[in-house]
Amino acid sequence: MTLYIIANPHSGNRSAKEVITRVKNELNQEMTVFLTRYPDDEENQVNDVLETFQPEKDRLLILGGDGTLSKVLYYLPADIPFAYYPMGSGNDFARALGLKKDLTHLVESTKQAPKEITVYTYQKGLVLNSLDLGFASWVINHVEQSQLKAKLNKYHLGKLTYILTAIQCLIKKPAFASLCLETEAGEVLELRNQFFFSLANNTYFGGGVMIWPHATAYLEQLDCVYAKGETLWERVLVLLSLVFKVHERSPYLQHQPYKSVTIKNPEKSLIEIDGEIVSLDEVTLTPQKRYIYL
Ligand SMILES: Nc1ncnc2c1ncn2[C@@H]1O[C@H](COP(=O)(O)OP(=O)(O)OP(=O)(O)O)[C@@H](O)[C@H]1O
Repeated sequence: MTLYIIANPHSGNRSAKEVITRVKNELNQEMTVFLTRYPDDEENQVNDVLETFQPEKDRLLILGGDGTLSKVLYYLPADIPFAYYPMGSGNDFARALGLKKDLTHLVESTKQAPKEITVYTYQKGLVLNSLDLGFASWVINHVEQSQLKAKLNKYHLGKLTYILTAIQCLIKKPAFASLCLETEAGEVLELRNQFFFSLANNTYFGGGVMIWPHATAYLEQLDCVYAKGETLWERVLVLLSLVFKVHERSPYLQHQPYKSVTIKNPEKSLIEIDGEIVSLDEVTLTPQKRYIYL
């Protein structure tokens, strides 16, 4: 068996090369390494892997953050199983699935049958964890545009930018989301002026903030969680419900499970998917089965 590794050397604290050296030295594993060289290089690396990869005997390991995993899976044929070693700054996908950061276990797991999970595809990529509108997308968009993150990153305080921006979002009149949600059954739900809106395929977003306790990629289900938050006090209570994990008891959070949905975004609210802003007027989320070694 040859272990094919696709790694993003820039993910998280940039230690992918050290992990690769450990696989080579500690596990004495025959391997071929493909490093992404710049943003959106995942397609090229997957194509290079596919030139020689033999699914019956070879195995694929992906090293990187949620962003790398999502992009690699988007280009990888869905029937090829993969192993994953989380190296990002948030690692929400690994946290939700309870993935161990144990290389010996990881390589051993590729000898067993993989487990089935569900991810969601849309027009431009994959949803691993969540699609968000309102509060979360506002925060991500402001952090992306601010100079503060780069400055704080120098002191390893990059995460503080998100907290400061979230407080700013709470106090300022935040950009509320209005959207139309069409379900697999043809049902239409019109939501106006929502402070918080999330479609969760997994439990967490934003580096460990719980969206919905039972949301999991082990089920073919999207958990739709939304809240109006009309007053500052209500918005504070919505966020405290998430932080203190009292989602199911909170009178402010609405919840509805769906199998597949289309989001129509008439007022062009910002859409954020797994931490990245996407500009689309309409997003159709379709379940797709994938196979992961655990
Ligand atoms: N060599 C590279 N240099 C810069 N960016 C890269 C490189 N290779 C891939 N990328 C881009 O990095 C992004 C993914 O980063 P990734 O999610 O792995 O790490 P992270 O942002 O540190 O983690 P997290 O998503 O958990 O915060 C993708 O947009 C990908 O295209």
